[in-house]
Amino acid sequence: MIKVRGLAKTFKARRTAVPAVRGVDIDVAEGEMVGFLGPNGAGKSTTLRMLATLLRPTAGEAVIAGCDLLSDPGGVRLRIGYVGQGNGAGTGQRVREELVIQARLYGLRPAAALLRVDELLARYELEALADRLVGTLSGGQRRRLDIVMGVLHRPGLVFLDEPSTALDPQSRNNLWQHIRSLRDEHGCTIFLTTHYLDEVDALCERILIIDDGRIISEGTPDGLKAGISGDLVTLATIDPPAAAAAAARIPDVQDVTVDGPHLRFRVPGGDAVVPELMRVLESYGNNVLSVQIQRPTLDDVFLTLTGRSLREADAAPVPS
Ligand SMILES: Nc1ncnc2c1ncn2[C@@H]1O[C@H](COP(=O)(O)OP(=O)(O)OP(=O)(O)O)[C@@H](O)[C@H]1O
Repeated sequence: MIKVRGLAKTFKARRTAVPAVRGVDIDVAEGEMVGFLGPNGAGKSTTLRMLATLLRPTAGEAVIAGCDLLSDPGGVRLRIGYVGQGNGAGTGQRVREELVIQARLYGLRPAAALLRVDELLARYELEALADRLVGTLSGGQRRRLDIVMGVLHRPGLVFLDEPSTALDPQSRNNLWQHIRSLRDEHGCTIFLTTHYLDEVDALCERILIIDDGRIISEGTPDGLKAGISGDLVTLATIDPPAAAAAAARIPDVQDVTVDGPHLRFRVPGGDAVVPELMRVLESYGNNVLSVQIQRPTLDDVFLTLTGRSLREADAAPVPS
């Protein structure tokens, strides 16, 4: 559904070149739900806008939904839906009116446009708001309306740029259900950008991680997590240095540290290792006071790949 080779974009800003995307290769099969994860300024939106024909690449080639991005952008536009970060609908219009105008722009006849709009208003829980001014909708309602705008013409591929930014937890969960149903019930291929780790964990079966304009890793969330150095185990004991010495003798244990009453280490399959370690420690009176086993997160994956946390990267100034 998406095949991209060497796609790049360099902006010119005040006579300096800003290499926002430095040559990315992307393959997405029909029906996949793929997340494009990276910190602020990594190049996610720029890539998405190129794939959605909104920005001309500086270099590279792509076939999107069967059409060549450079020679047939019109064909691409007919086959994709794009839900950007800004709100697509005009604030002064009423919800149903705005959708009907959009459906007519996609070439639907008046009766078919009304039918399609009413079907989508019902599906996205916007029926009761059909006659409200767009500007009076809440953030979550606006995002649902944006999605409806993006799928009116039944695209097979939908691009979503940071879909749940600025939504409260309940609205995010509701939005995620709607995004899942786009794929599960309507067979859409979904490609979404995000810098929220929980969003990729909740929605995506495959992730591409981008940093500084380059894709630095890709795989399933579980595969990427399994590729790093195991679970983080934190034990509180009455003699942490002695516990550290015992832990260090276990095969595959890494990164053993002592911090006050706490001993920390990483080991694959922490669930299996910890009971045995506890038996050894307690056999010589080094009682274990508490145990915590944390599975690796996608942030640990990013930290392992780049030496920084995604959260730190987001807090850092955006390169320009
Ligand atoms: N029109 C532009 N002119 C100059 N530089 C730009 C322009 N648009 C984006 N950039 C720069 O390109 C880089 C990538 O930006 P982009 O918006 O693609 O990142 P992003 O990963 O989507 O970030 P965010 O998560 O904040 O949306 C950044 O350094 C940004 O400042």
